[in-house]
Amino acid sequence: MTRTVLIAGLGLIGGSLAKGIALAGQDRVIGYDVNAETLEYACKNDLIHKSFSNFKQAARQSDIIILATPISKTIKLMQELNSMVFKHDVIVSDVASVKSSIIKEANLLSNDRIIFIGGHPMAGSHKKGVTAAKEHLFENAIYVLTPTTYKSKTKVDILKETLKQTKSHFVILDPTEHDEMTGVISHFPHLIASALVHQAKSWESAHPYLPHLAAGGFRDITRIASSNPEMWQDIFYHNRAKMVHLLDEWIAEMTSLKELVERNKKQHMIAYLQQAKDYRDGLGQTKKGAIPSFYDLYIDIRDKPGAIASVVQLLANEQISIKNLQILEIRDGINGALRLSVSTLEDQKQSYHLLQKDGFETMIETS
Ligand SMILES: NC(=O)c1ccc[n+]([C@@H]2O[C@H](COP(=O)([O-])OP(=O)(O)OC[C@H]3O[C@@H](n4cnc5c(N)ncnc54)[C@H](O)[C@@H]3O)[C@@H](O)[C@H]2O)c1
Ligand SMILES: O=C(O)C(=O)C[C@]1(C(=O)O)C=C[C@@H](O)C=C1
Repeated sequence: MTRTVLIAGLGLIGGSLAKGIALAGQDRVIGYDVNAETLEYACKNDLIHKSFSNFKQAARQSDIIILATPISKTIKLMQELNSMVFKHDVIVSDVASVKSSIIKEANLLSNDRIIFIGGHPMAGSHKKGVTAAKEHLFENAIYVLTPTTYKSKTKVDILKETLKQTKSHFVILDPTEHDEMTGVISHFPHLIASALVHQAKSWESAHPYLPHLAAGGFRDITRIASSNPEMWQDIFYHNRAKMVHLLDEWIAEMTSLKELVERNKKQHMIAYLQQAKDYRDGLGQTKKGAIPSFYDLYIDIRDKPGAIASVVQLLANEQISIKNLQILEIRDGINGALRLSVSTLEDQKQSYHLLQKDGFETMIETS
């Protein structure tokens, strides 16, 4: 059945949802944004079938409304919807990274026509805005839904029918449980990444050469410090109780680590690092949590034109789909490593043999 889906807020997340759903072709996608350039871009690039600069006018035409704005703005849009008169029931969802404050607001909605189902696609990036939107952003990602009332629980399948066009996988969670888990696995790491960058920056006056030594490790762990500051401030604010608790835990953890280092407790330290390695290595293997299960290959490549293209082409010839590709370190004339992720163990093995046969030094990570 074709439904009209309104995406309000056509940035990284809203734009990616719109693009994924519009390209799949089952539904009619309309878009609303406060930014006129964003609306124009979304129309020109076929993210939406029609644009609206008036929220209520767009909402009146919709069967499903997805609010993909910053959290505080999402709450305001929910209040606007509450004051509207709808001729039929409308499913309203959101994409906010924190669920409790959204569901608290949903529980205050008095409009009988609105069926609110909280949503949060567990994929994103440090980029923002409609130009960063990608139709495959949610492919294989976990999409959390938080229906909390009897009525919303009965309508989840309708929402899923539309959202499954993004190729994500659904999980139903309680909002508080969601906020605790995302606090640990998503929000808190952002805070630490920014703190690490601040620490490095503060050492730069003593060692002006320091940034040149920022190689793979520092770049890997701090990528997310390049994210959208306004969005993250909003997330920390809405999940502040959990963040404060996690900060207390972290301070205690750092204090005990300090003791391990100061007293050179060698076996304790090895055990601490081993346990962390085992848990981290296991995340990808067991499809646990929000980290999708990918199978990685590391390929040594020369810094010369076409080196990466020939690796990609080799796999494309055998119809092996690359899920992720990252250049780990390339400096002038020096070997660099390419990290490729494929989605099955079979693809990993086949890629390994193809690349080795073609003369590429390749390594598979085993835990
Ligand atoms: N970025 C991520 O990695 C990520 C991942 C999952 C969920 N989220 C959640 O998605 C939401 C949007 O994040 P994003 O990364 O897409 O941000 P973004 O900055 O890329 O996009 C936000 C969009 O909302 C528009 N907007 C702002 N106020 C508006 C209003 N009042 N009415 C209509 N449009 C408005 C902006 O013009 C912009 O196009 C946030 O609630 C965030 O918590 C983000
Ligand atoms: O990949 C990133 O850059 C992200 O930060 C994405 C990420 C995450 O922490 O994993 C960030 C916020 C979300 O609400 C969901 C996903």
